[in-house]
Amino acid sequence: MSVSRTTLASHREPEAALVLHRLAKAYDKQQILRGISLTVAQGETFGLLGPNGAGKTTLMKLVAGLSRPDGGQLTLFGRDGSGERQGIKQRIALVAQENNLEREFTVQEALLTYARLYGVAKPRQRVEQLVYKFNLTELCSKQVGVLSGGMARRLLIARALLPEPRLLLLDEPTVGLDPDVRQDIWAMIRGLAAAGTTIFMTTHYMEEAEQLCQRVALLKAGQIVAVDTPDGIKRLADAESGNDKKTTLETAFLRLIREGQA
Ligand SMILES: Nc1ncnc2c1ncn2[C@@H]1O[C@H](COP(=O)(O)OP(=O)(O)OP(=O)(O)O)[C@@H](O)[C@H]1O
Repeated sequence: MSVSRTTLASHREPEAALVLHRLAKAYDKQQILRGISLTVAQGETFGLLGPNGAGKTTLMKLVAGLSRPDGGQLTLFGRDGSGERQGIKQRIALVAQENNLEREFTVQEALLTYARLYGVAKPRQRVEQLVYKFNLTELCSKQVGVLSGGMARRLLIARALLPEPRLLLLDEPTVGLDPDVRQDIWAMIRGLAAAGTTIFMTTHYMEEAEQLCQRVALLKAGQIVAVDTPDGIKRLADAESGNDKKTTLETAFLRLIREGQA
């Protein structure tokens, strides 16, 4: 039986948002990432977990295009993401750990300035949309320099969303924030995921990973030791330790990370 081109095309899997194949990176001859391979589907919220120094931020920077890999392939929405990134730059945005907002601007001015810098088509309209969507109205006239950590973090996320990225990279989005603000940021992230944005995030908070991520990868010394759903990671840790009790993601993380250590 012959199958038409149209039929084949309509059954094609949607291309992944992110594909990493044996990605490697060294700093000063020290190998930081040792062949990372993973795929993040479009619309997925994917968490990268690992101890301090495992290479999470290094990987985020490679995906964001702030640094180049030494080896392997990085594919973003079906295109090469390790070079000039023609046609895909606007689709990727990073919210880094550092707050690099201009302190003397008001929130409104900061958002408008970046909207123009990013070449957003209708900057005022886009800023208004984001202010409304993320409840930033009361912050608009405040100076960036006086914002609390939580307010600044919400602004950083809103700024990253100005060009309507399809892939949002969040490096420890709620580090150092109180539980109330953390809930606000989680609501922002859930809203974005519900609207179809792919999210690739790092976190040290296991609860955050369980609450937000469909799948997580455990990174240890620059290598992935497990990729699964949070429940799958727990089952894996139980199976490997011969433990049949339901474990927490935190215990599973510790077991898998400590494995092979003296
Ligand atoms: N620009 C750089 N030059 C040299 N070494 C670097 C650079 N950036 C990171 N490193 C090193 O790479 C290793 C991994 O750092 P990275 O920040 O990626 O880890 P991480 O998993 O994000 O850690 P944390 O959880 O503490 O944020 C560390 O040993 C760090 O010192």
